[in-house]
Parts: sequence; C-alpha cells; structure tokens
Amino acid sequence: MMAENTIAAIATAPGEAGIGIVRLSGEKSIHILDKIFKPTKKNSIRDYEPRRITHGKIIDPDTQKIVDEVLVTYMKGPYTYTAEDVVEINCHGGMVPVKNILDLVLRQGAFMAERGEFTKRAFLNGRIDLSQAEAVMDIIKAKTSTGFDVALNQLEGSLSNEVKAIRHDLLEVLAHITVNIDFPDDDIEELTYDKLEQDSIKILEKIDKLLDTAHTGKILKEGLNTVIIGKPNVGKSSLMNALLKESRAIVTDVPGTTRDIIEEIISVKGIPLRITDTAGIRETEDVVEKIGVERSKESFNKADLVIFILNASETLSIEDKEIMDKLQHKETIVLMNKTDLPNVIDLDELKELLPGKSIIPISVKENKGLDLLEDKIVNMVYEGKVQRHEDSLVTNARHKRALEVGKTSMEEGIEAIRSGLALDFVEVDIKNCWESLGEITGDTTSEDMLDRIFSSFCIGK
Ligand SMILES: Nc1nc2c(c(=O)[nH]1)N(C=O)[C@@H](CNc1ccc(C(=O)N[C@@H](CCC(=O)O)C(=O)O)cc1)CN2
Ligand SMILES: Nc1nc2c(ncn2[C@@H]2O[C@H](COP(=O)(O)OP(=O)(O)OP(=O)(O)O)[C@@H](O)[C@H]2O)c(=O)[nH]1
Repeated sequence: MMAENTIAAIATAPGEAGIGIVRLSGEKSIHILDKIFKPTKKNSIRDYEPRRITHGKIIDPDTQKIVDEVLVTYMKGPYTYTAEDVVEINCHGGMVPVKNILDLVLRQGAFMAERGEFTKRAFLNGRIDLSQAEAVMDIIKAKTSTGFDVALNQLEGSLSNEVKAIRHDLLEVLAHITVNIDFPDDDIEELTYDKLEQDSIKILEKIDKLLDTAHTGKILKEGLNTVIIGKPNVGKSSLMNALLKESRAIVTDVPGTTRDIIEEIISVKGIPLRITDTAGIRETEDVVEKIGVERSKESFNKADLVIFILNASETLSIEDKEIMDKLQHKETIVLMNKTDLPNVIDLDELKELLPGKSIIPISVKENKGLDLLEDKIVNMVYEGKVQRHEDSLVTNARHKRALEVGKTSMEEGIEAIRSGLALDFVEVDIKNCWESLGEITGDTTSEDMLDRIFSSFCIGK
C-alpha cells in the first residue's frame, strides 16, 4: 500500500555537523534521485544494488552546478523504514547543503514531509503499530538513559505484545458469548456465566497490572517536576551541584524563555528530576516574597516533589515555618543540611511540625546523606509497584486513558455478568473494552487522533 506522494525532509538536526541527511520516501524517490545524482563510478543509480552506499555528486539539472559531494543509499520497499522506496542522501553537515538538496528534490516533484510523516507511513503500511511509532518519538526526546531504555522497549513491542494478548483474550470471550447467544441452552448457561466471570476477571487483572506501571512510566519518560526550596544560604545551590556532579546530567536551558526560568535535568539513578528554578528569585532575600513571586509559585504548585532544605546548625526561623505551612499537601523530602556543624534543631519538634514527611540529615559539604536522598526518591517513584524500569510498560498518558476506559468497560461487563443480565449487554461492554485497547496499538484509532499524534513529532522523523 503505497501513499501517492513522495515525501522529503531533512532528517538530521539543524546546525553545524559532520554529516547531514535528506531523506525521501515514496514511489518516485529513485526517479527523483536519478535526475539529480551523478555517481562517480557508474552511469546511473539503477546500476547499483539497493542498500549499497554510493559516492557521487548532486548536480542541479537546470544549471548543471554541483550542489554537494555526497553518499547516497536507496532502499527498495517494502523492507525499509517506511515500507516504501526510500532514498537517503548523506551530504556535508551544516545548514546550506541540506537546505539546497531539500529545495532541489522538492523542485523535482517531492513533497515536503509533514511532521512524523515517515513514521506515520511506517505505521499506515503496517511495519509498526501505533505505540511503536510513538516510541520512536519518545526515543528522540529521552532525557536519561533509563527513559531511553523504556522507550526502546516499547519500540521493540513490549507494550504492544501485552495489549495484543489482552485483546486476544477479549476476542475469545466475545466468541464464547456469540456462541451462547446463537445457541442458547439453559443448562450450559449457568456454567457459562461462571466461566465468563472468571475469564473477565482475569482480563481485568491484566489491565490493572499494566495500569500499575503507568505512574513510574510517566515519571521515567517525562521526569519528576522538582522544586528545591529553603531560605537563603541553606545550601540549595550546593545540593544542586552535588546532584549534578553525581549524575552526569544533561543541563538544558529551555529555549524561548527570557533566561529567567532555568530547567535543569538531573538523573537520580535514571530518574529524571526536572528542577525548575527562577534565577531572579535567588537574589531576593525575603523567603516569603520568594514564594510569592508568581513564577516560583507556579513551579511550586506544579511540583511533583518538593525538596525542602533546613540548616541544622540554626534554630528554626519564621521563614522556615512559613515554608512548612505550605508543604502540607505536597510530596516533600526534608533535608537537614550542614550536619557537619553542631546540630541545634530539635528533631522531635521538627517531626511534629512536618507530620508524615521524611526527614533526612545530610551534609552537602562532607558529601554525607546524599545516597539516602537518592534512595528515597527512587523508592517514591517506584512505589514498590514496579521493581525494574523494564517493567514500566505504560509511559504515555494516551495509553493510560485507553486502559482506564477499557477497565471501566470491563468492570461494567463483570457487573452485568454478576447481575445475570442478558449476554447481549455483556457483549457490548467487552466489545467496548476491546475497542479502547485497540486505540493503543492503533487498530481502532480515528483519523483525527492519528493526525494529532503524528503532528507532535519532529520534522523529518
Ligand atoms: N540512515 C538511517 N539511520 C537510521 C534510521 C534511518 O531511517 N536511516 N532509523 C530511523 O529511525 C533508525 C533505524 N531504524 C530503522 C528501522 C527499520 C528499518 C528497515 O528498513 N526495516 C525493514 C527492513 C529490515 C531488513 O530486512 O533489514 C523492515 O522492518 O521491514 C530501517 C531503519 C536509526 N538509524
Ligand atoms: N558547613 C556546611 N556548609 C555548607 C553545607 N552546604 C552548603 N554549605 C555552605 O553554605 C553556603 C551557602 O550555600 P548555597 O548552596 O549557596 O546556599 P543557597 O541555599 O543556594 O543560597 P541562596 O542562593 O542564597 O538561596 C555556602 O558557603 C556553602 O559552602 C554543608 O553541608 N555544611
């Protein structure tokens, strides 16, 4: 099933680089290449076997000007990334060669690929399912190697296989029901309802098991929004630096903002902590005012985790207590820093002020207690539910919703079975569940939804 248009896009990131790649996919790929490529050793690209890289020059057929010296590969469908004919032109890196070659192939009849269109074609042509296509994007966007592992796992079909297995079970139940609707028999019916209930409960349990991985999966993929809070001089920056040093972290300035919101991503045993901080606020002396500043308020409200730092060598101040008041409904880890100095904080009083919060004594200066902090974060994230990150199968909010909707249908189905409702009612619920789960693999996903999903991809993917 070939799409009509041959599409083209720059596949590599913009900017200075060793090599840049322009990729084409579709029936006319080779035809277009033929018009603009002059191989060094042969007369035509067709003289070469597919999947062999070929040296030559891209020449503008209108002006006969050399556009660049390149290596090209053509791959014959259907055994390619998109399952269509694919051509990749490896030119010199940098903005000019890729842009000129893209312009040239567009002039020769290729269409500019939409975001995610190569991967969309791989999906539409049946090479991968929807959750695998989404995994490609997660791979590109991964911020830690654990996040990457989870996405690669999904690309390999870990989630798809689970979902397919559940949908298979659902079909069996549906077949069972159909037989009973078509050949109703009172004697068998008693038995059937019992078996039906058991089978349905088993399916529900499988859905629940998948849903249990969603909490961890989301964090591994998107990171834990974290705010470090504490009055001036308690050691916030020191803690950040200490964590950064241990994590070989990826530091990013979020582009498009006025430099004042800085987000740093720290990897704590593979868990990405997205630490947002507002640079300007650091200069304000007044802690209450700090929290009052709109932006820090926002990041505080949004935070999944608050790390609150106290200075163990100073008695609790009003500022400390004002921060504590705001922590009640927040997942918080309390750090008593500077424990290398004489401790003057009354631990019992502190525990009373911070009911239910974990309090960890540390000394950033002497590098003590940081491992306890890291362990605490790891435990919080995994919640004792998922043991290894490989088991985090659900990482995507869309998949989670589909599972939740499927779960509700299944629960309604079981309820209908228990109330002894007619099989037609049960059938509807189970069918609904089957359809919801099909949205994960893309079997029952609407056109609109597909457009929405792929439009969030990178250009050239
Ligand atoms: N140059 C280049 N590098 C790349 C990609 C690419 O498209 N081009 N990829 C893009 O993301 C990734 C590799 N992913 C790919 C996945 C499947 C196929 C593919 O041709 N699959 C066929 C044939 C397999 C075979 O028989 O050898 C298939 O599954 O039918 C190619 C690349 C990473 N590196
Ligand atoms: N003795 C001791 N000093 C520490 C420790 N951690 C940090 N400090 C020192 O405390 C001072 C303040 O540390 P910072 O990390 O700048 O504190 P901060 O909370 O970021 O300060 P502000 O940016 O003003 O809010 C520095 O001189 C650090 O060297 C510790 O565990 N023990």
